[in-house]
Amino acid sequence: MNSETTAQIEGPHAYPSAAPLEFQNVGMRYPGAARPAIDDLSFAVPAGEICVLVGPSGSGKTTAMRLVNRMIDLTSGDILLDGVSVSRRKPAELRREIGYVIQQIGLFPHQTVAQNVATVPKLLGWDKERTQRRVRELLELVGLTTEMGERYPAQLSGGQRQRVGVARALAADPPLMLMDEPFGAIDPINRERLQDEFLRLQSEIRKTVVFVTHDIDEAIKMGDRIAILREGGRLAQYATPDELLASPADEFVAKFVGADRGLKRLTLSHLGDIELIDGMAAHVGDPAAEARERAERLGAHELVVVDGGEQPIGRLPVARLNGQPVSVDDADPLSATASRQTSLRDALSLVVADGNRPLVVVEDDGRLAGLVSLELISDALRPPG
Ligand SMILES: Nc1ncnc2c1ncn2[C@@H]1O[C@H](COP(=O)(O)OP(=O)(O)OP(=O)(O)O)[C@@H](O)[C@H]1O
Repeated sequence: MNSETTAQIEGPHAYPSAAPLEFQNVGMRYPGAARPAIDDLSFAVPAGEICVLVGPSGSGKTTAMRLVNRMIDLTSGDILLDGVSVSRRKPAELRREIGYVIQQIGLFPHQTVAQNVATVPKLLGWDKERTQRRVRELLELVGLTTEMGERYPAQLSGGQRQRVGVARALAADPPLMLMDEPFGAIDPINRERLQDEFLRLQSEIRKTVVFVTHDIDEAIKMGDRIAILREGGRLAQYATPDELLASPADEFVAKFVGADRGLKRLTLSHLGDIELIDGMAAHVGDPAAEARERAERLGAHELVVVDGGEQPIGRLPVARLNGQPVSVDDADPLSATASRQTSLRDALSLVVADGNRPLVVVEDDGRLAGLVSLELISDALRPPG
């Protein structure tokens, strides 16, 4: 985008709504420190993706993030935002162009929520009408009412304050958002809600996001890609959550992602991602011989009884098919059903809770979609490739 190679500091940069970010052999050593906080760190984040930096305490996550908006300057290597080195940008200008959300959000206590959200537009000299329009739009985007805009930060809950922080960071439509443990101080239930809301928001705004956390579960949930850092700010692995869980690069990563990495992988996939067992429906009134023959052909011990609208109403063990047409009276009631949105992990729990019997999956309109068995779920756990 910018092919100049002069060492001069550039003026404001006209970014697209999301820009790619690249760390190129980045090194950083704090003055007087015996060893670097960041050591030869390279990775690239495509525009519009969430990259999570995760790792143990002191592995350099916050340092890496602060190098991007030049709150700290790097010692070697380079960081490119939209192909342009951040070293060539004026720090103050760069910071206005990058959204920044931190744990203790740092809202101005004597300004209203609306005034807080308007901080960057004001710095950029937007007129009053444009600013007010943007503030209204952003409050709505993060799920806050216009009325809340008139309150002061102390009059909001922790979760609401965090939403204001996200709105403020988004105000000038930045091509990149830096989020440092943004939900770290929030209780687990509200934290999950904020994570879900942010993912929904991200599906609309598609910003490039660098997200720091020390919580591997949060990393797996939020990241399109995850950079695992180890002591000394070295990159242990850079991969998608599924790759990381399926094929950890070494012992350190395997330990960091946890012994339950197989189960964690199951939360990433949904029943809609796998091929279900088909052809198991028996309609009320079907001749017993026909139903028995179908079950034998499929190697099934039971069929799913469906009504005229193809909706499952019970499960019928083949042993009970003794001459009479298929009837719901002979069937066991359905203890649970799943949908295509059910995670493989939840499906596994349901299968196990039902004595390892295949689980009935229904479409959104209630029709039978198919069955999922323990074998199908464990097949999905095989490493890719
Ligand atoms: N201002 C500083 N001066 C000197 N050393 C620092 C400074 N800030 C951080 N460090 C050191 O740099 C290393 C990386 O710190 P950093 O805060 O980036 O790690 P982190 O992974 O974000 O840790 P945490 O999860 O605990 O927040 C650590 O060894 C830390 O002690």
